[in-house]
Amino acid sequence: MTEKVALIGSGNWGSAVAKIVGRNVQNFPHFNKEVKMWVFEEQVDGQNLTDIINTKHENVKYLPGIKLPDNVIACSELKKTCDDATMLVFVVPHQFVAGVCEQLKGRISPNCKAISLIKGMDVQESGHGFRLISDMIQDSLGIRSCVLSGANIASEVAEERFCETTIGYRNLEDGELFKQIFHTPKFRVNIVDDVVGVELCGALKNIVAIGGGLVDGLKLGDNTKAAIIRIGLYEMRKFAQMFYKDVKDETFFESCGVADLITTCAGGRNRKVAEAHVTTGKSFDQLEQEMLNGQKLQGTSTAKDMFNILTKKGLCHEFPLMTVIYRICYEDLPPIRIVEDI
Ligand SMILES: NC(=O)C1=CN([C@@H]2O[C@H](COP(=O)(O)OP(=O)(O)OC[C@H]3O[C@@H](n4cnc5c(N)ncnc54)[C@H](O)[C@@H]3O)[C@@H](O)[C@H]2O)C=CC1
Ligand SMILES: O=C(CO)COP(=O)(O)O
Repeated sequence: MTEKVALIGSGNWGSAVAKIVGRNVQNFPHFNKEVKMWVFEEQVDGQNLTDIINTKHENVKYLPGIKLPDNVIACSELKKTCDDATMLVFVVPHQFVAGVCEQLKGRISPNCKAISLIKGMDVQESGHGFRLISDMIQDSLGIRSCVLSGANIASEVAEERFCETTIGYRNLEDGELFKQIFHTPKFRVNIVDDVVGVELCGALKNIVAIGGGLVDGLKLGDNTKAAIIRIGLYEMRKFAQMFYKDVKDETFFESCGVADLITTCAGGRNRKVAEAHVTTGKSFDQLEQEMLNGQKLQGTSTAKDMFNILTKKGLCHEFPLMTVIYRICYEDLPPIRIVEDI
């Protein structure tokens, strides 16, 4: 059977993976050579971003300076992007997944498989629990979903500097198939049987990254940063295993675990904006607008999601780091409380 890949999303990470996937499908006979990529249409210098991508083969707004393979075709219509696909790669900021799934409901062939590269979670304000993004995709589209997460700052991956990543699978065949479209000598994929652990690592590390940035802004030094990373890792594992007993300890030693925490606390957008929050006193929303040129911050909204869950379950005292980061982001607590409250 010929597999056809569609990419849902074309931001900073979406464009970096488009380069890898566009190349890799050309290396196997069982993949269709065309990869459609859904673009949330916008105007850049008076032109449609899709037209720019399809003529220059570059996402000039979200990943400038990186050439995309010619077989990656930008498309502004979501349904058209996915209608003949058998493998869907979800890579939009987490706040937009619900809308995307709603549009695709009932329009995906039942033999389709998905993978989520999204770092975040889904919390219904009125509910008492939360859902994994991959479960949300599975529930709304009726298809299986793997996840991919790792120490993968998009610009470094796009420049083909060596790194690793982790695919979590529910079905080994799916894991191996998705590995074929992502693995390269410079982007080493490891597949593990712990989809929940991989996904929660990716979501929760963004909160810790905010903590790393606050510590940088306060100029507290490397020992303090390391302490935040260690406590963050501990709270991530505790949370994941409290809600999902089968999450494995080993997953936290994969790229999606400790390695992603380190990279994101050193070089990610969440870190950068949190540092600026301390040095400028501006709000996270304002800094996201000013500093990220349309890219989206995931750590603040995930801190809020997690705080909602912890509050409803009466668990804030068991997760002091995650709780104080939320309060600094949303309740104007002085940033120094990050080391006073933990
Ligand atoms: N950028 C990175 O280094 C990495 C990001 N990730 C994760 O990948 C996911 C996607 O992130 P990025 O590709 O970096 O996105 P991004 O942060 O560059 O977000 C901008 C994208 O969101 C789109 N967008 C804006 N409004 C929208 C709407 N209403 N509906 C749908 N799309 C809309 C924009 O068109 C653009 O494509 C996130 O969960 C992120 O945490 C994972 C690994 C690395
Ligand atoms: O997930 C990432 C690297 O693995 C990117 O983190 P930021 O969203 O903080 O840039």
